[in-house]
Amino acid sequence: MRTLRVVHLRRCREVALETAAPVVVITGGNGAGKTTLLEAVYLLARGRSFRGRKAGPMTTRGERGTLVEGRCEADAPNGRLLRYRRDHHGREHSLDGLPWPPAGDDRPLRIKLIGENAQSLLEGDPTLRRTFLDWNLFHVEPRLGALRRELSRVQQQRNAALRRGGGRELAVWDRGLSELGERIDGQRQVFFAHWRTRFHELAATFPFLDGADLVFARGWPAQQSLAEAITTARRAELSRGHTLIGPGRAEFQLVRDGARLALSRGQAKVVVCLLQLAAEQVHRDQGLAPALWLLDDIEAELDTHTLERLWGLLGQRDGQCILSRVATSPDPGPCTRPNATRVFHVEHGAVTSSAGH
Ligand SMILES: Nc1ncnc2c1ncn2[C@@H]1O[C@H](COP(=O)(O)OP(=O)(O)OP(=O)(O)O)[C@@H](O)[C@H]1O
Repeated sequence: MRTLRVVHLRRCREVALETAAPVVVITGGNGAGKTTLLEAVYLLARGRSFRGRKAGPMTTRGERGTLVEGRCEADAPNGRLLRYRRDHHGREHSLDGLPWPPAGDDRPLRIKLIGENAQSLLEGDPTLRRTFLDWNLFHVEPRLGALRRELSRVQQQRNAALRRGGGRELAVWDRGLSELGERIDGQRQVFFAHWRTRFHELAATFPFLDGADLVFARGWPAQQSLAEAITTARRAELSRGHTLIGPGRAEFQLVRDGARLALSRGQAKVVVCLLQLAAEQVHRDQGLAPALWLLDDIEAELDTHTLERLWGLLGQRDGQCILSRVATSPDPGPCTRPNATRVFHVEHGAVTSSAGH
């Protein structure tokens, strides 16, 4: 991100930042507006916030709308202009004046967020892990999107047929599920093998991950084809009235000696960073540009050595990192890169100082 302008987003009434540096650190006390600035970048990249409903309305209380603009790094000489606007008329999200997301692979801004609840990826519902896997796969295999939409349609029809008790109609949807499932699984397996290799290379830096393995569960038994698994599951699916197996059940887990690894919050945060880094390396191996990383209070929950090791990996990447840091002075802390760091200090939603380091 080269520049960022934020108007009426939460506490930030009007903020303009020159952010063209490999590492950008946003410092400030609690509630100063640090996460809000990361949220602004996220809005530009994804067109939605990463904060749930509990964060309340995003537009500054008493104002009519929110505007975020940013020029991002790209091959074009002046970068490219991203814009997000939201008011009572609706939402507008554009790239160089054209609707976002752009068609095809023309995505100049891909981001990776490590937020306050990164651990939930490992501990939460399998859907989170499946979505994470597919989102990362999608960047190198855009056809996955159409397959997933088709899968969702087939599963809906199949569930309806199961509730009606089966019959000839069910056989049609069984075939559909089996064909689609094998295709989606094939794409996932290729991505996963590559991703797992990268993950293990990175995990070697952290002794707590000795002997840990990243495993993929495809959603039906490894030794069966999906068609066979569908036959085996027939009775259970008819009695439950919905699909119990298939690519819609896939996920991944981190295990040791066959059991899911129990991790502390700090360890889980490290693992999530490594999973994201490994995914980015797969993308880089396939010729994609580096992502922009948003690290919200990365120091929280990590001891000095662990943070040093992690930053040793994150800080070496080619792409940009924007970090937030709880500090009452513009002290950039340990996550910097010499002569390549900009620090912005925020108080009450406004930038009070900026400096290069
Ligand atoms: N719609 C809104 N209008 C005005 N202020 C808002 C709105 N939504 C949230 N806020 C305020 O914005 C602040 C939240 O800012 P933010 O989460 O960016 O802080 P932070 O600097 O990341 O803090 P912490 O270090 O505690 O996480 C809070 O003080 C909150 O009350």
